[in-house]
Amino acid sequence: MPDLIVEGLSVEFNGQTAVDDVTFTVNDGEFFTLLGPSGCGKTTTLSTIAGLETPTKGIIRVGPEIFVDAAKHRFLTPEERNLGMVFQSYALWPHMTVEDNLAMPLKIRKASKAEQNRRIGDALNQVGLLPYRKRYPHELSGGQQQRVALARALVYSPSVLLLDEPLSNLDAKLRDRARAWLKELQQSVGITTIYVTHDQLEALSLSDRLAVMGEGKMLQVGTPNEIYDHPNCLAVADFIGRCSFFRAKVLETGAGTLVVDLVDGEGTLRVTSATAFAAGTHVTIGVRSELVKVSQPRDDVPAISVNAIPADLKKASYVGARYEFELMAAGQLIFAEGEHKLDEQQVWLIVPEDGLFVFAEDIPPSRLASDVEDGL
Ligand SMILES: Nc1ncnc2c1ncn2[C@@H]1O[C@H](COP(=O)(O)OP(=O)(O)OP(=O)(O)O)[C@@H](O)[C@H]1O
Repeated sequence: MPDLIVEGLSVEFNGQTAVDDVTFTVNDGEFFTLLGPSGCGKTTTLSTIAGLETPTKGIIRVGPEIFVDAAKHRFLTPEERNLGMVFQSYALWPHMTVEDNLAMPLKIRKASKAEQNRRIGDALNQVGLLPYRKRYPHELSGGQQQRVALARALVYSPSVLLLDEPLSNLDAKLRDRARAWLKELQQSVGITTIYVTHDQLEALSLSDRLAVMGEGKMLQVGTPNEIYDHPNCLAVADFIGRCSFFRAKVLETGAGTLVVDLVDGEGTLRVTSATAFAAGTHVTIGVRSELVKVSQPRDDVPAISVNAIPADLKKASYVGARYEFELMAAGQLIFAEGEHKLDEQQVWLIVPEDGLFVFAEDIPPSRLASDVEDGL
């Protein structure tokens, strides 16, 4: 199948922009995820690809076949697009058996009885539910119902599979298994898939590539590694993983290294940076929680040394095999992890030189510690 291309897509509801000039390409056979916080426009983008919403601007095409071209008022109906869809609620027909649920889209497409039987058998085989074809949805577990919904989306061999949070109704354990199973199924069928989720773990573990959206805009597109290790802006670093931020001012700039002074507290950091910033520039330093080491008590490190920041422990949570800590340092709420409980309130945070993020943007007001601390 050719690539699916979305160019300059904008969607409005009652004059309010829900999707703002979004462009991306999904390659043949790829598992591509739209990820972002609630309300950022993921479902609207997916529904517009499906033909359930009409964009105000932009083009969606699969190779030369134009699904929609807003400027030319060209619009294929959902049926004409031959896409498979599974939404959050599986929406199986409760009064129909599994095989009758699967037969519906085939009847709509006027497949012969023999063709229906063959395709239903193949699709149920793919999802491992062949022996369940005569059951009704209420005679199946949540996970099995979700598989039937997928089989129903695959039964007419769509060119692209669109999945909107299909695992969100499953409990945590089942969800883990369903995730592994879904990835295997997608790979064995080799179908181009666009997946919508706000669950970063799901996005990182399932996707070949993902797009992070924020406030209707596309913030970054890349492989899970690229997005996690090289976020292109503070919002992406903040949304993926547990990241903390410090406001800082550049003191010295050298070949690939910056020395910065923390603006809202004590501390000097030496930071590897591919981008050179002039001395005096205000920057934001981002650090992933797994890179922050907590040393206790504070006199473990004799005096303020480079990359050591004095911090106060606010909260420790045991999450099985490790602790997650929330601390206040340099006026910010900082996340850290460790294998051992902390006995001291006053500790040092030690951050590495490599692996920190340097952003030219300032920390958004919603993330400033004064607001966050109120909620502690
Ligand atoms: N039919 C509609 N009418 C009016 N506004 C809508 C409609 N559908 C979505 N919106 C608005 O468009 C914006 C984007 O919504 P959308 O459902 O695409 O977000 P999302 O990223 O999928 O969120 P979630 O993860 O909560 O499902 C939101 O502000 C939402 O309130």
